[in-house]
Parts: sequence; C-alpha cells; structure tokens
Amino acid sequence: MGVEQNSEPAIVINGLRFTYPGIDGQPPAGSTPLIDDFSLTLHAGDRCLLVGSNGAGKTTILKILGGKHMVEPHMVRVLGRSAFHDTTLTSSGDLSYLGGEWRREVAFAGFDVPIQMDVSAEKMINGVAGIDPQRRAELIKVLDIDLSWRMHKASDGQRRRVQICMGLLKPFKVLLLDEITVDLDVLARADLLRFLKRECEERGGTIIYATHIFDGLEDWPSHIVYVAHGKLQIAMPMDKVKENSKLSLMRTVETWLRKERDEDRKRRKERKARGLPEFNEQTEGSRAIGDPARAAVRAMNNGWAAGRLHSTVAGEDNFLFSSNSVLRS
Ligand SMILES: Nc1ncnc2c1ncn2[C@@H]1O[C@H](COP(=O)(O)OP(=O)(O)OP(=O)(O)O)[C@@H](O)[C@H]1O
Repeated sequence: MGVEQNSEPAIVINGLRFTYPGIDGQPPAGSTPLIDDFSLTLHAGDRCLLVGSNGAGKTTILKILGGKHMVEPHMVRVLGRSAFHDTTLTSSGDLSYLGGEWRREVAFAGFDVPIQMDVSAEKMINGVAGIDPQRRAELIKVLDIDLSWRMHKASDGQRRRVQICMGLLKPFKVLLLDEITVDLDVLARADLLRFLKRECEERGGTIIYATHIFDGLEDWPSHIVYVAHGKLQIAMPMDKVKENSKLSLMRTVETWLRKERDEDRKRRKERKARGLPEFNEQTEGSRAIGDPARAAVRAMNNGWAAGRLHSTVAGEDNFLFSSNSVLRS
C-alpha cells in the first residue's frame, strides 16, 4: 500500500499477536489471542478505513499502534519506531491518537478531566505551546469552534470539536482515529474529513480511521482494511474495492459483515449439532474499569497509564497543557 512506495513505510504491522493481560498482567491461561497474525503496511499519504463488526478488534489495533498496549517491538513499527517503547513519537506530535472513548477513560482513571472542567476552549487551545498560529487558526475555523465555550457547559459535539482540535494542533505524521465523528454534526464532519484528506495529500500524513459511519466517505479513503475476529480479512486500495464491487462503500461493507455473520451462525449451529457449546468458552476479560487494583496491574503491564505525572485534580491551575493529553489515556 502507499503512494511513496520507495520511502520508509509510515506504519508496519508484522504478524501482530495480542491478548489482553489478566489480573496478574499475563495473558489468561488457555486464552486464544484476540489479535492474531495481523500484518499491514501503510505509507505516507495513505488514508486507511478500518472496518469490522463490533468487537472485531479495531480499537485494540489502534491502541496498540498508539502505544497504549505493549507488544514486541518488531510487531508494530510506527515511523520506524515502537510506539510503546519510544514515547517521543507521541510527545513530539508525530503520532496522534484520537479515541472515541475518552469519557469512559476519564470516568475510570480520573485522567484528562480538564476537558470537562470549567475552562474555556480558548484557554485549552491557546495554552498549548509551540503551535503554528496559522494551523491553530485553521483548525478553529474548520471545526467551527467558539473560543468562549466553557468546557463543563459545552455540548458533547462542542467538547468533541475541542478535543479533536487539541489532537491535531501539532502536525501529525501518523493519525489514529477511533470513531471520533459520532458527536459531530454533518457539516463539522464533512469539513473535518476534507481537512484530513488534505493533510495526507499535501503533507504526506498517514491516517487509519476506524468507523461504522460511511456517510460522505465514498471518496475519502485510499485503502480499506476489513478485520473480523482479530484477523485481517481484506486489505485493498479503494480503487480495487470499487473495481470489484459496484455497490456503495456502505453496501460493500454490509455484504462483508453479513457474510461473516452468516458464517458465524453456521459454525455455531454445527457446534450445537455436535453437542458442543454454541460459543467458544470465554476466558475472563481484564477490563479495569472501576477496579483500581486491576487498573494498577494494567498500568504496569501494558502502559495504560504510563507517563502521566501531572495532577488530575480538577481546576484550571492544575491543567497541564498538552495537545497530546489524549494519548496513553
Ligand atoms: N481491556 C480489555 N480487556 C479485555 N478484553 C477487552 C478489553 N478491551 C476490549 N476487549 C475485548 O476485545 C475484543 C475487541 O474489542 P475492540 O474494542 O478492539 O473491538 P472493536 O472492533 O473496536 O469494536 P467496536 O466496533 O464495538 O468498537 C472484544 O471482544 C472486547 O470485549
């Protein structure tokens, strides 16, 4: 994949294998990897849509790429480096991750609280040092942000716009988007997508965008990647997808997902007929929400909360400005 095939790839995923650690920080005994044998290469300029059904593993893959989960360094290289081990990738702004679940993370960990405290959009956005004023002004315009918004009173969509703006202030080389447009109105979403496409075409940025919303995306991606059960099913340039299917993007993806679901149902029926349980036995997951002991183990073992030194006490004075505060949250 990629427009600059001779240059070093922006993203290389090489036989990725990943299991969420259990309470002891180790993969639960007998568990099958959640992500298995996953390989993908993307170059500067690529805009890759990551699609798959709920629970397929999209967020997990993006978080691994964003350096939030530890994997062996050779399995995932971002700009030639390991995102988990090389924190300068994110602190420099070269790698930016914008996730859809920041509110949930705030709730369990108390991190990134500032986005919901009594602080103005202006203070947040202008508080980040070392930002090109032209870029900052353009983002404020593209996202149609009113700098007088108070974050604790802003609507979900307004708060989201500020979050996106913060995440884009530094000119990324690799951007990971985990469905961040759900709260945006039609206009904001269209303008943002146009801006992001330009960032790839003109500056050679690389984007992976996981989404279930295909509205207005027909001509946006350069590539599409379909993942099911943690395994890569399809990785194709968009023009190939269009060549192979006369359907719209949404209908094409729908066809893939329907086929997957029908096959799953068939497999379950066969298992039942053989007297086996319909579903594979689930090893207990390791979600840390609401359980500090678990959170501590996770922090030690997969870097969920690594690198956070700043106070999480709400209050404008305690707010550490960083356009990458969304990272490693
Ligand atoms: N912290 C965790 N610990 C254990 N299992 C997890 C954790 N986070 C996610 N999972 C499991 O990993 C699988 C993949 O989840 P993931 O969030 O990556 O899927 P997704 O493709 O992004 O789904 P969606 O489209 O619903 O957002 C799911 O079965 C989920 O239950």
